[in-house]
Amino acid sequence: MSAQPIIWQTLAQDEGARAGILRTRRATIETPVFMPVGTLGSVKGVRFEALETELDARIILANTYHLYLRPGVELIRACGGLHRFIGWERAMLTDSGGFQVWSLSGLRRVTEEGVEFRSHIDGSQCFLSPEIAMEAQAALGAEIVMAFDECPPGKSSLEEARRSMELTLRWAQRSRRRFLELQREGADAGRTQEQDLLSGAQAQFGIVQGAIHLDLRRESLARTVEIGFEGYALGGLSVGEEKGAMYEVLAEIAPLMPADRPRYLMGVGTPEDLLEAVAHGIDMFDCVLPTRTARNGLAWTSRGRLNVKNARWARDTKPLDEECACAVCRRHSRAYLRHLYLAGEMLAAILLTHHNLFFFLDTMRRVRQSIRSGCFSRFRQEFLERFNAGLD
Ligand SMILES: CNc1nc2cc3c(=O)[nH]c(N)nc3c(CCc3ccccc3)c2[nH]1
Repeated sequence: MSAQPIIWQTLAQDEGARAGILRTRRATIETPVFMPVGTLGSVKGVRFEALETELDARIILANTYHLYLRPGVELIRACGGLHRFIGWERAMLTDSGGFQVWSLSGLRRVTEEGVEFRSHIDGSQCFLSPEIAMEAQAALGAEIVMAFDECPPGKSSLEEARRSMELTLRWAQRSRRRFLELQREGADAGRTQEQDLLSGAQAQFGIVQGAIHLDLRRESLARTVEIGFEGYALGGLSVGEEKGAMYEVLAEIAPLMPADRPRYLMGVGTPEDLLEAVAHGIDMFDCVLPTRTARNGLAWTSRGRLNVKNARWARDTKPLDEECACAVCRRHSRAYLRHLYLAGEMLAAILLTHHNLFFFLDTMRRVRQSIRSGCFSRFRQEFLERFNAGLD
């Protein structure tokens, strides 16, 4: 492979949990890692300086589907690729677009070739295939790219889930073939060492499907590993299935994923879900909860969820979270944040987003520390006791 591959190493194992390091060309990523979602090339409401300095985020996610529709991947390539276009100098991962077509655009037709759909922006006719999704991700230039898959509904029947899984495996084969071709083209293009350093994916992750059917999940994992990827993701979860069913898939499948490669659980989740998944050996997470719920007035704290709209906080001069070291908790009170939110001030969303990202990222920092010191299960128990105890 022309671009040097990501280097994954495990630092410590603590029962089912593991702490590792993922070295990409732009960042050293300590795992387990929470990856803020930057769908349109921005993590809504927070500036990259804060993400880098105070929040110390090492990798953020972007969405091929959205950027493909607007502003278009050719424009981004012409501006030097996604990192340069948005001004983010650390690592990035892009999703392949299959999921977003399913969850965002109305009219769509799935064929063997790919997915026809109408843009949710202007209704124009669009088409994505494994090959186009790989070419689009190559133009964006993220270090880690995802295979083009189909995500079936969380409650799919065995037949639906099998049909979808078989299609995803054929698309995974085509995604891998196109990815390797693009790698060779990149190498053959005689990119200078410097260009090679700044562009080209370092890793492509395969995505395991099979809905909540464990036999399908095991078969999907085996056949995805057979194709061979630099990392593996658990897809098809956090899409309406029962929580217990997701936990069952995690317990059964996560430990079977290749131990020498990163394991990414897509779209998860609440702090409880993150800790459950870490316990089964998951390394990477993405979730819109900290950013999306902030815009709706929700703060995530060591004592659970706190919605600033609640009249209970009207005169409460305590910070959102008395145990939080973030800039928002050092300066502002619950009363002030409630006032901002009710007044419709944009600063409400900005401050709540900053605090929530700090909470998710700092919790993962403490998770890593506890795994490396061999006390993850005690940390997890204490965290959940306090988190579920609720607010005084
Ligand atoms: C919220 N729950 C959720 N479940 C998901 C399942 C899948 C899945 O089965 N296949 C793919 N390709 N993506 C999924 C995603 C999107 C994750 C994402 C969002 C933003 C940027 C980069 C990545 C999911 N998200």
